Amino acid sequence: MKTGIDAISFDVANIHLPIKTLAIARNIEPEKLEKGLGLLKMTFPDVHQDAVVFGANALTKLIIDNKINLNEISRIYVGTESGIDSSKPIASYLISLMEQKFGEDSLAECDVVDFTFACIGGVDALQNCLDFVKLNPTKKAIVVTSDFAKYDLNSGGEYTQGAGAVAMLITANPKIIAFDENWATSTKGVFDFFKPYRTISKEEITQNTNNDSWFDNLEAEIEIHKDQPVFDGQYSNQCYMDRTRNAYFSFKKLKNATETLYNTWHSIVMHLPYSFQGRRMLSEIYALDSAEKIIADDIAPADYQTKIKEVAKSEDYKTFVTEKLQPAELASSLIGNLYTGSIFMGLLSTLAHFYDTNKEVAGTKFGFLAYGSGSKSKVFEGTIQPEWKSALENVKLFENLAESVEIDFSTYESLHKKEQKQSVRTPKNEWVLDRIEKEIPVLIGARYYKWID
Ligand SMILES: CC(=O)CC(=O)SCCNC(=O)CCNC(=O)[C@H](O)C(C)(C)COP(=O)(O)OP(=O)(O)OC[C@H]1O[C@@H](n2cnc3c(N)ncnc32)[C@H](O)[C@@H]1OP(=O)(O)O
Repeated sequence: MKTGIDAISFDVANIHLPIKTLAIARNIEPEKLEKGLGLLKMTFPDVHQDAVVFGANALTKLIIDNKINLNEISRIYVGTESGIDSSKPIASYLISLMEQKFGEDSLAECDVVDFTFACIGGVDALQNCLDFVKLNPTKKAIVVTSDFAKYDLNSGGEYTQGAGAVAMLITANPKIIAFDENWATSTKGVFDFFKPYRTISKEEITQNTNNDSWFDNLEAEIEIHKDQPVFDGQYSNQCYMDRTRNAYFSFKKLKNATETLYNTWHSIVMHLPYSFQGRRMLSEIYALDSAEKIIADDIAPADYQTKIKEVAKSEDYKTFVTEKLQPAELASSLIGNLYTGSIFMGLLSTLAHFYDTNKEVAGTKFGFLAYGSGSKSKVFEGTIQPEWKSALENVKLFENLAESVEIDFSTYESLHKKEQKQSVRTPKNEWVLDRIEKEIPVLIGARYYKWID
């Protein structure tokens, strides 16, 4: 029996800063970001948007566009690293919003939970839901990935920011893609990118407020969580390369493949923290697994790096990138990092590109290389199903992205610093963050959302 993705939908922050505007403001050569990293636009959440809003909007679209009866859904598993509470998962917010819209108790028997392992949490949720459907073929599950990739102003991650969600219906005999049995994993506990709790004093908090009496009852020191990560960019690239390489070759072994594995894949979908990450990281695997044995096993470490660089610049590799990786990069260039949603947005970008250019890919295999900092990689593959085109009819990825509203640099900075009070765009047919109630002794209290017609 086949199991996989039957339907897919997305929601992104539909306001963006052109990457050139950011480059000029930060005194970075625009060509570095546009041609070196493949960035064109950076989406950023509006005043009324957060990870719950993106997840709820993607889920609502999935339900409406595919006429899903919520009583049939046994699980809604969320991949996220933008949790807004250490106890109450984003999945719990999603249930209450869906019941508000689609009927009280419509999800009363549904199992919900968040999966957190940096950017790979959504893939973990997917793998878990696939196993569940394999055991219970008549049952259906939904995976939602939702994140806000926010970095400090002026940091090396600033130009890779992005925000949004992807939701997927997981069933037996799926319309879009059926995943194969083999999954390979590579794990190592490292500190390449993480979001630790920080201790701050009451004094520090009150200095930054207008002596709000709400803060009177705070303890002298509290632990706070900041959206922006602590990270070491080049080390995180090395961890990404090491994990994906190890998982790729474990996968090859699992399959007893003797030929070059990537040649069996029509398209390759990788975790993309920015558009060109995949092409920059895959050259090593490309070289190591090539039929011509470009790199011999006994090559000296210094020569090894030189050889990889040569391979990355070769015409063969450029053609390989254009054919197999570029379709997944297209949406990333226009959105930025979606953390858990990035790999699924890469799948959607690839399929939407083939849909828009009228290419038939049913029956072809797609290879997936997932990565989450901290660190873990999973490599797996799936076969595109005959009905993929009809399942994509309502998604209209690139038409939607073209409608994104451009913002200027000062609006971006005031949104980043949470100083902006008015939404840039007037919400319509979507969920919005209505208010946050401050409740002592909780620093940021309960969040309430509402649907805007
Ligand atoms: C966070 C996650 O989602 C999980 C992960 O995947 S971890 C792995 C990725 N890490 C991150 O995303 C962490 C946050 N980001 C960062 O730290 C940084 O943005 C980064 C490490 C991703 C990039 O760092 P950087 O110092 O800005 O860029 P750098 O690595 O030097 O690369 C710039 C590229 O532009 C090219 N370039 C520079 N100037 C250029 C120009 N004028 N014209 C064309 N290309 C140019 C460079 O040659 C280089 O490309 P190649 O190496 O392929 O030749």
